[in-house]
Amino acid sequence: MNISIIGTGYVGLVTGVCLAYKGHKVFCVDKQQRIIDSISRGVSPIYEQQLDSMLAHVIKNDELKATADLSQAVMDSEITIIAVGTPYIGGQIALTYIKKAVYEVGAILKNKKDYHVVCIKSTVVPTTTDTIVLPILKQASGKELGDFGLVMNPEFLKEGEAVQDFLNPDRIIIGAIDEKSYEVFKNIYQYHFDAPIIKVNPRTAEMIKYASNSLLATLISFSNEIAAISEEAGGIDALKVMESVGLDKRFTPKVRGELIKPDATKYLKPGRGFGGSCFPKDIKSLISFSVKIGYDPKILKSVIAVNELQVGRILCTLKKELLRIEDKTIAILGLAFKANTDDVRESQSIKLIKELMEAGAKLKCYDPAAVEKAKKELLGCDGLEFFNDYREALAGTDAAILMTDWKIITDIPFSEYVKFMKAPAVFDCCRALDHDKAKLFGVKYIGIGFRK
Ligand SMILES: NC(=O)c1ccc[n+]([C@@H]2O[C@H](COP(=O)([O-])OP(=O)(O)OC[C@H]3O[C@@H](n4cnc5c(N)ncnc54)[C@H](O)[C@@H]3O)[C@@H](O)[C@H]2O)c1
Ligand SMILES: O=c1ccn([C@@H]2O[C@H](COP(=O)(O)OP(=O)(O)O[C@H]3O[C@H](CO)[C@@H](O)[C@H](O)[C@H]3O)[C@@H](O)[C@H]2O)c(=O)[nH]1
Repeated sequence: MNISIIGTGYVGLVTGVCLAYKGHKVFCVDKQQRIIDSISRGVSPIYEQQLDSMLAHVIKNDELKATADLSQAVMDSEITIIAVGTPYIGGQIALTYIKKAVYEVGAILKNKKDYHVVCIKSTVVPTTTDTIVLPILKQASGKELGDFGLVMNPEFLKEGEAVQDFLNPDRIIIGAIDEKSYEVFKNIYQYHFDAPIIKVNPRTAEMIKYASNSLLATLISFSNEIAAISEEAGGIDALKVMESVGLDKRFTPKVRGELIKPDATKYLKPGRGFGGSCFPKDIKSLISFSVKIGYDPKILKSVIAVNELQVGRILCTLKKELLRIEDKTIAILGLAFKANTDDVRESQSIKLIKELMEAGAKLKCYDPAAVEKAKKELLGCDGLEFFNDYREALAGTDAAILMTDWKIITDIPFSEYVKFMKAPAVFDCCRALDHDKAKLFGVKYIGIGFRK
């Protein structure tokens, strides 16, 4: 099939490249010329594992084309997938980009004779597709449902693992407004993807996306609350607590006695709290939507409240352990909001850096991929140094804070902390290190949810 995609960011580009890889002809449209130029050269504008080589392949074979010409892309395709941003602004989800993109597509459909399916892939609050998108499409095209189709098809990929997540989905949700567009979408997925296809209405599809992100964020805040109680009590290792909770077969199913996921702490691990471009804004958007329609979502509000305490709690522990923080030089290991990405949007590490700067500490920051984006985010902050080698960041410091669990960071041998730091003390905010081993090397270990 010929597919056009509007918005070629994390979701749009990964969707486009993967669908092109599966044999579709894809037109990627973005309003940013630098993105179009980069894709046209076969170079991914975002840092994502496997994406560069796959993009180069589909560009070389003419299976994917990047363009600013929306009109041509819609005319030459049978389906348009909208994957523009839906930020949280002024206390609610901002649908500005969605509305604009939908209007533009509708206006083009006015002059198109053939049936065309429009798909909302962006995360939008329930009722958006049927009460906002559909009327705009009708008005802009002068047509009725049936002349065009409409589908809400949420995306569940994780940054850093986006390609694998897209190619191996856990489920495919098709929230079609009409039967014909459901069939079109089912055909895109059923032959190429080995996952259950769930047929629902658009509002249910929209809610499935929010419920999924909300549950994952709830597990994280729940684990961090257990960690906070454990720290206050002392003598409890909250990581062991949550690992043991996670081993319950109701969370971690076993096949023939083997754990499917040996890591029983996915989303149950105490840590620095969640960040990124999705959890914070999606949970807040659902809260505001819920309040607007008359329900006060107490659990979701607490999920955000607990998360917002995390950076303050880390700072508080640091102050207790290091005493005069303003005299200290601290290495920050990891700037991205999670491993395997250069994305620093809503990164807990960036938030902690701002607090530490405020407290007067001198900081030496390291990340294997996110230094450039972090520099932009922290523009104007004095007393900050950035390094592309963790050894240089560790050199001469009084403490190291592990904020992002990149493998290159969690693999740093304790001997290197001893060798490079002035006083080897590690604050493990990802609970990725072995505290017994740290002791053997003479490294002082402080961890979230771990106080002797
Ligand atoms: N990032 C993720 O991991 C992820 C995963 C699942 C769902 N989502 C959802 O998908 C949506 C997109 O997220 P993202 O992270 O890919 O956003 P992004 O900011 O990386 O990309 C959005 C792109 O849309 C372009 N754009 C905006 N309006 C346009 C228009 N009218 N015409 C052409 N291009 C336009 C922007 O230039 C930008 O490149 C959001 O709703 C998000 O919540 C994101
Ligand atoms: O055990 C965990 C797992 C994650 N996190 C944090 O939670 C945030 C989100 O992490 P993750 O879910 O791995 O990455 P995202 O790319 O933000 O993906 C989430 O948000 C996407 C956008 O909606 C969804 O598509 C994905 O399914 C959903 O996992 C990050 O700050 C992580 O550090 C933890 O603190 N503990």
